Amino acid sequence: MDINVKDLEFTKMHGLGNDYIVINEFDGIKIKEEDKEEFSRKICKRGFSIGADGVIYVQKPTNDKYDVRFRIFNSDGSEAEMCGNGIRCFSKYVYERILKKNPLNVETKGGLRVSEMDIENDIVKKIKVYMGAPTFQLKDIPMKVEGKSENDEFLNEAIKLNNDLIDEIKLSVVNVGNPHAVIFVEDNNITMDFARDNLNTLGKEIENHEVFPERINVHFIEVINPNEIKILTWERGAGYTTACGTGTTSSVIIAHKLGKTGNKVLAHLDGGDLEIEIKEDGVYMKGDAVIVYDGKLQNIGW
Ligand SMILES: N[C@@H](CCC[C@H](N)C(=O)O)C(=O)O
Repeated sequence: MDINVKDLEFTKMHGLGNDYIVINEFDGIKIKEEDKEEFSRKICKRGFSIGADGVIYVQKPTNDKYDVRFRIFNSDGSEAEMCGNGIRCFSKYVYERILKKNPLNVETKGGLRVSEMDIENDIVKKIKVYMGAPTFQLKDIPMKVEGKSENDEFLNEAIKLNNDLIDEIKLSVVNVGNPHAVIFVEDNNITMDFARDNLNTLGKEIENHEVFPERINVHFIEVINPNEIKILTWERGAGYTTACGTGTTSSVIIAHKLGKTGNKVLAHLDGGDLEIEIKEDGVYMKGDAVIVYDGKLQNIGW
């Protein structure tokens, strides 16, 4: 396919090392809808092209409930509903370059998200995002388990695996716009080092497990104390990443629901820290975002 990228302007950003290519389509589409999947796959390939965990598009909202529309494509070309690190990058980009509005009502495939920014001299420092209300029912994940109904939840229960390392794994599932499986290492008699050493095998198998028809993001958690956890992530459509904002939100929601932590938790990820707070009206995530560079493409790299 011939995707015209000559002189296409982009911005490289990251949130805790979870890196994205941001394309401004607020005033007009730059990459045709039918090309977005292939464009993401190619442009995200490290070594061959810019390289990233995904592509984010800034678009006009579809209705006036929102200020701006957020789209996120993983590095394998699949479109996700939401992205926590991505929405912080997006909010900084929008405020500094397109629309001086704070808070910002963002339209995502996973519903409304509200970004409230700490701003100094017109530069966005930290971004606190209202991440919505989580859902746990199997129909919302989606997850299909024999003997369970679509309204049931799946909390710290085992699924069978098919590898040489481990026969089954206990996990919990939640949807915060996108779907997540949360695994506590202490409940599986494994260590974080074991999970890290075998992340390619375990992450890939759980992401693509038959119980998850739309695949799933996978997180291994160690609870340090009721206010702090450590997270290792394998993302749907991207593999290992240094951090996942929706995954961190999900991990704290599940840890809190299972009584392992309080409602305010500092999460340590490979790429840095995120603050999560569970309130009456939903969950909030706070962290920073970085603009690394602006560029102009000459070719897609292939
Ligand atoms: N890195 C993101 C999540 C990106 C989407 C995810 N891989 C999915 O397919 O759901 C985050 O920070 O939340």
